[in-house]
Amino acid sequence: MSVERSSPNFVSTGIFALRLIWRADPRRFAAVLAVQLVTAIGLAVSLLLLRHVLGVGLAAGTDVGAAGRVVLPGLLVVLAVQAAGSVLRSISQGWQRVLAVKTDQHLIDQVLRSAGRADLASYDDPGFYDRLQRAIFASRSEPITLVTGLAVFLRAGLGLIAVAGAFLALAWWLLPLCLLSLLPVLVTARKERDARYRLHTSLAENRRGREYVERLLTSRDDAKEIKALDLGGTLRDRWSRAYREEIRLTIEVHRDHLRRGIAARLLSDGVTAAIVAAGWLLVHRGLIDLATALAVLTALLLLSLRMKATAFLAGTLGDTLIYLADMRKFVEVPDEDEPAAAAPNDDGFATLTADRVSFAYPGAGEPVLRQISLTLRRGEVVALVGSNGSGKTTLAKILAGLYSPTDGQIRWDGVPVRDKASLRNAAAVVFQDFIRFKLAARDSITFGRPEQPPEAAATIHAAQRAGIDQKLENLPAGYDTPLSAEYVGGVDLSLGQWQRLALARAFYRNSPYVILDEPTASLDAQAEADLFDRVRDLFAGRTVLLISHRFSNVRRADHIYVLENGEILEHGTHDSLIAEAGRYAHLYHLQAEAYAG
Ligand SMILES: Nc1ncnc2c1ncn2[C@@H]1O[C@H](COP(=O)(O)OP(=O)(O)OP(=O)(O)O)[C@@H](O)[C@H]1O
Repeated sequence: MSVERSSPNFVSTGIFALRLIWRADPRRFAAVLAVQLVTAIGLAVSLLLLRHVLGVGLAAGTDVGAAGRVVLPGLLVVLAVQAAGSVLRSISQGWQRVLAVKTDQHLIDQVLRSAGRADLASYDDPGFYDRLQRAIFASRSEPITLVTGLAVFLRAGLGLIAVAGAFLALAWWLLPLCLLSLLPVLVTARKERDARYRLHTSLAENRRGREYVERLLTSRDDAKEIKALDLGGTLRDRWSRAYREEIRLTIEVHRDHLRRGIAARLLSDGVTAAIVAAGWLLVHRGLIDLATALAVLTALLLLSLRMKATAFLAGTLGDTLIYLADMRKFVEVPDEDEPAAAAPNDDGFATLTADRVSFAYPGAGEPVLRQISLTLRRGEVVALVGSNGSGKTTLAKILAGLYSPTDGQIRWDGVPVRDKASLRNAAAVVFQDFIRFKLAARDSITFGRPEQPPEAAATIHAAQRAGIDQKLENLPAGYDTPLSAEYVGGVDLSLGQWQRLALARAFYRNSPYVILDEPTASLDAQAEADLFDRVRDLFAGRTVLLISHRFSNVRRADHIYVLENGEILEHGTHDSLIAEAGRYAHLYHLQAEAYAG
């Protein structure tokens, strides 16, 4: 878990935020900015006009006619400017709402893109999940505050400049004095923000854990086991404990800040009071006259009130920016894949080789694969066998371009594969824990080739080869039926039917290289036998890497590699391995005897 010590750079995050809003909707953003500017100019004009009108009014004394000629039109102009300002602000509020929704969409889109671009290895890193969780938090909760906060802050800031401009001619030295009175408040606000940010970052893992329990308690997929085990109460207790911890730490931070905040405010008001007292002393000693002193003090009060309001808004905006900085850290990570260096021909590769490949999961000390060398040839079925945890799936993921080896090389046709993306493009993988899309049945198949428009004939053909076509045709809406009872008209499939659908996706992908990780674990005996009888026909001309614990299927492979503790223990054909009477022969006989017995 990473805990950031202090809040991020506000200038660069601010520029990042402005760019985000701009990209979301440049025209509306420009319009909202223009309204803030125009209303601030309106305020400055009103103040100057008011000062002029009052001056003329006071100078005219009892000459009501002379005063009326200037005062009345002047006041009417001030009122008209104010009314125009209100209308503009109302229009701007509507624009701000749309802008906030568009910024929201743009932000979430950035986070989703980055999550999609991230290397699979990132998903093994707890720090990645913390960053992702904080980025999602920022993108879900901050855009509205950002847009409205920015508009209000701009108006307040420009308004402050307008007021300062109107009064500074009277006493320029008011500005540093106001800033001095504001200093304690600004310093404590910064400290509080840092503390809150530290809390926010330190709580990321706790929140992820809590959200995971929430999902367990509410997801349909987990409901059966949670209910069967009567785990609801236990999980809710865990969830409450995690929440209580978050509340305890939040109270701690805010209690700390409360003391500091009150002290800072008292100090700030004390400085203002000292300025007032100094003014009074100057009047008392006859150094300035009372009228000037009163005018200066009124200006001081107005200015410091506006400054405090602007500082408060800046604080709110600052809070938003620290969360956006999290999101920025997440989305500005460069693409992790190296650029394409070599790609197989259209009809794939002749050989794919792992050359002394080792691999350790991020954060894990011990490598799970050590010095693995193997070769897959076009048209061959190559099998990987080995006990649980020996590294078969990990090796398959490396050969599928999902992980980079920590040591050694993958080569096709002798050329080192530097970009995992081209390896991924060439492979179709059926994982043992395949995904079950709660979408239309058709999507489950056509997602095999997402870069091309779906083809109905190829979809049916793939379903036929996987032996799921009849089932899909008979669904209420055929291939368009949603595959989940959570949707109206939706239907659930059996595990074996889901596995056939995963196979159909691999057939549809039509890639030169296929990885089947326990592809028949959920198939019935007949379907399993059919698949292995036909595997060479079904994947004719392609390279198949098969992982299986069923030796009756494995024995038909052209070459078999036996993995043990991340190393290749032995390899050869079924006959040569049986003749070797090693580990493979032992496991094969064990299974064969169990059946025979
Ligand atoms: N994401 C991960 N992060 C850290 N370690 C992992 C990860 N995935 C797997 N491992 C570890 O790597 C080792 C090899 O796992 P792998 O899934 O490759 O084994 P396998 O041979 O496919 O096992 P099985 O036959 O049970 O499917 C195991 O010890 C496992 O604990």
